[in-house]
Amino acid sequence: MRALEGWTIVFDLDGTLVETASDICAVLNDLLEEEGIPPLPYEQARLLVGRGARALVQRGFVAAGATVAEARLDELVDRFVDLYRPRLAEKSRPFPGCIEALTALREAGAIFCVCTNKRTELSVALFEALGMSHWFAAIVGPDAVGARKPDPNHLLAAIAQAGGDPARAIMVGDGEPDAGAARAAGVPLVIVDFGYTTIPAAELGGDILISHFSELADACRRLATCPAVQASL
Ligand SMILES: O=C(O)COP(=O)(O)O
Ligand SMILES: [Mg+2]
Repeated sequence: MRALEGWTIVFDLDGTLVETASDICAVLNDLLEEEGIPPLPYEQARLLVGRGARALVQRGFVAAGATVAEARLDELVDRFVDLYRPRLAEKSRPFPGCIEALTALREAGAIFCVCTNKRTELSVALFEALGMSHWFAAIVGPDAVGARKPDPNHLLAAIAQAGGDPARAIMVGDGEPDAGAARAAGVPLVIVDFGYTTIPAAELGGDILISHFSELADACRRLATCPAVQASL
């Protein structure tokens, strides 16, 4: 039997599979400009990605020294999404080694799904534009399931939609929401250190920390065969 037969690898999107921050931050800065607010430096803005558009807009305005009246937040989020939709794949690309890692993991028998705090519609459109849709058995944003990472129900719903088994699943993510969801769902966790997080990646509590996709297949094989995981099967 292949090493990862029956296993589901659940990927976060922004900052894990795809380097999306350049497009997201450019759109955030365009929105700030429309509101007469000076732009945020890229290195600061990229750390705000990972909790969805609403949190991004809210945190973006605060980081830029502006306040958003609660009454205008919905309108600003809608405007952000309208600006982002046509540009979501302008500069965004899979991280180095991503496709090679997916190929190796699939050869080892794994199936894949995406559990992202990005809206489902935008996530599907992004993977379509990048020619990556065919890799995933399910692409699940919070709007599709009524739960948002770190809520474990978001992760569990993504695994279910892919036809997977939570006892044979591994989460791969870059941020606190991913770590929280994996921990609460009892799913082993690989953290990538090249994504978007205010807490250092090494402190997110992953079982394995990787710095490049070339390390992922081996990390998943180790987690799938580690005694703690086997004992719970
Ligand atoms: O903040 C977002 O848009 C989503 O981020 P995620 O793919 O890292 O969950
Ligand atoms: Mg992320």
